Amino acid sequence: MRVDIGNALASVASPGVSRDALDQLDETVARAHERIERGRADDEFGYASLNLPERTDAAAIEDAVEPLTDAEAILTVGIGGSALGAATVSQALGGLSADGENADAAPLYVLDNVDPARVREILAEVPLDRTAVNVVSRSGTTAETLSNFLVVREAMEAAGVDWTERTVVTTGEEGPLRELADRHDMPALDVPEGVPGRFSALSAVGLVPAAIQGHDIEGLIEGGRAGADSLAGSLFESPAYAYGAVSYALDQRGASITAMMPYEERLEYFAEWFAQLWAESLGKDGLGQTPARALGATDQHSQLQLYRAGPRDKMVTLVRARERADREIPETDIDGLAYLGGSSLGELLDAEFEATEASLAAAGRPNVRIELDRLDAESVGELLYGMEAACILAGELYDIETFNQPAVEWGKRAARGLLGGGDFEEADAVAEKTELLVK
Ligand SMILES: O=P(O)(O)OC[C@H]1O[C@H](O)[C@H](O)[C@@H](O)[C@@H]1O
Repeated sequence: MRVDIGNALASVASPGVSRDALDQLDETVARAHERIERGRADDEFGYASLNLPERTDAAAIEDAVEPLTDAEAILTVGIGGSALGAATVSQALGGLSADGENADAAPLYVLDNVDPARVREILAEVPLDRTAVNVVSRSGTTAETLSNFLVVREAMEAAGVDWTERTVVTTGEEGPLRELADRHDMPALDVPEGVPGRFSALSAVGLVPAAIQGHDIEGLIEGGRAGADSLAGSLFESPAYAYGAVSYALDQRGASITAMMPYEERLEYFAEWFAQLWAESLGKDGLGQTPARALGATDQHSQLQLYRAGPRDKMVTLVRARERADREIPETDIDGLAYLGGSSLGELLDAEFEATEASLAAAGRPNVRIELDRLDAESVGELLYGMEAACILAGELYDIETFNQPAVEWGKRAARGLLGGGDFEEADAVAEKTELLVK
């Protein structure tokens, strides 16, 4: 993974970071790195996430899913960190391998929301008797996940399918899901200790669907290892830290919004995963950057106007793979279009990537380029690990608690109280809503 922060420099952009300021920040990065390394060495909550590449046992995951590898569809039932990692990994590796050959992967459906219309659609679409259900919840108590799972279970029973034969559970050591898995003797994998959901993509939480699909999960872990090896005590020597440090420095200078813009359809979920990582980890104490999601080249034709000419409160991250399977654009003699013929869709996408980058720089808008060799298991593993390390570093620089999410939990308690799941004072706040009704 390469990270180019040149277009975030004050000589190019405003807001921008001067070389001197970066040099000064680098001393803080060195101290933050020591803190992170200490946390890793002690397997401290959160910091332990960066040890996953050493801890995740690919063979154990493959063994657990072995009975389900005949699946024609996979249904992940989870939400937040218990869904987005899996969706990101499986979409990035896709049904098409990097060389364009069809890997014949079973499609992954993600049941995270509890929108009844979507649940009905998915249940009508998947062949229940040939679907692998991957239910994931660290706590084993999340209302959306457990409700969706109960609905799926009932649908399977109604279709005469033994759901215990078609389900693999990933959960914490204790809790209702663990008990259920034990009771029915279902394959069950562990959410690793000390790893919050949004940092767990490189564990069973993110890798089960990819393993069922036959993707190279050892390669993903290997990529994570490469990411770990590239952490160093200077932002100038570590792509992940360069990204985390420059994001922090730009935010301090007014870039309170960070737009993640991959130029790969297969990284669309990655932008969503990144949004959770960044928002839930860094949105504390009145601090944090607001993540925005964009997709190149599509959003050049919508959001780019704002990014280049709107308020100077954004940084844009452009992500691409340097090599990809390509497709020629047919020659044409249509007036004005002849220039397209003989080039390829990939060349067009690259030209658009570079044009967007240059157009932002020309307007003095900070942007960062992230490049992967190709969209394969190693690069994807390295990318996810790198963004997690970047986020943890940024948390150190902001001096906030990166690994909790009290604001999210407030809402969880309120919803639970409203549904009669206990006495929660947060639920009372719902009745206290201020109304100013306009009809
Ligand atoms: O894995 P679970 O316990 O079901 O939690 C799923 C999600 O729940 C909460 O909303 C947390 O804020 C997320 O970080 C977490 O990923």
